[in-house]
Amino acid sequence: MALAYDPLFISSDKIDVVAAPTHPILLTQDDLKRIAAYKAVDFVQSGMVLGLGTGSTAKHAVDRIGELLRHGKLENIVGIPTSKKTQEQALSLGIPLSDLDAHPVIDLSIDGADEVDPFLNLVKGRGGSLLREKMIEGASKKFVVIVDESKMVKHIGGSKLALPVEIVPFCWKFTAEKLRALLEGYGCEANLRLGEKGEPFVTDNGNYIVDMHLEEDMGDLGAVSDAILRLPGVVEHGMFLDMASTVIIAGEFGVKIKNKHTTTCSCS
Ligand SMILES: O=C[C@H](O)[C@H](O)[C@H](O)COP(=O)(O)O
Repeated sequence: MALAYDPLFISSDKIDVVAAPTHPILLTQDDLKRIAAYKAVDFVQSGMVLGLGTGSTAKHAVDRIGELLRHGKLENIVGIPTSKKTQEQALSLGIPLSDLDAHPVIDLSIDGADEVDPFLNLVKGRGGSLLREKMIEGASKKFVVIVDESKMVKHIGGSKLALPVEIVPFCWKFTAEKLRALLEGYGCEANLRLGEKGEPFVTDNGNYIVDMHLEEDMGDLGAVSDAILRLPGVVEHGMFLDMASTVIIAGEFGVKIKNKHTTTCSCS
């Protein structure tokens, strides 16, 4: 739970920004996600091609974009959904949709994350959508990440939750073992993600996910990323390195906006 606050924001590319709590109203984690999402939608302008993220936080952003379109406050938006689920949501809201083939350059993507480190590196994919997200967000001029404060970590893997890796189903045990052995030095366990009935979880792309649980800081993330991607059978991993332009963090302190290449924090 957190306190509510006035949504006053000072925009700056140079410094991080905080809106301080003013009203003693308790907010849930979902309220915080919605606040971060609505703030991100402030970056949206009519005529933009938008990457539409996936997950419980991004859902609020997609809802908000639909609402602004319905009220005529946004026009000529084209959405590029990062999952089948987001595609369904956007269609239900009447958001016009397209894809990367037709729009290889995206103006702005908005999406949640599972972890954010101090350098704005991310873990994504605990909802299973990491491949399409990385393709779409990697093609974006601006990528705004929206999180509640629980997602902030000192280092990637620091939440002790999973670092997801999407792999082909063919001989998945072989690939999972290669992954585990590769990251063994960081106290790694590699588990096939299962669905509700105990069957392998299948991504929108027909692949499986191996969830890597790490005990220790991996240090050189670029080197680890390259090593994972070199393994035959691996399709993509959930580390989004140096991709986020801006991270909007909603928490008990209010809303903080961290921009790429700035590491200082001015809190009030
Ligand atoms: O595959 C899922 C996505 O990467 C989500 O953006 C991420 O898992 C965060 O989801 P949520 O906003 O539900 O915590």
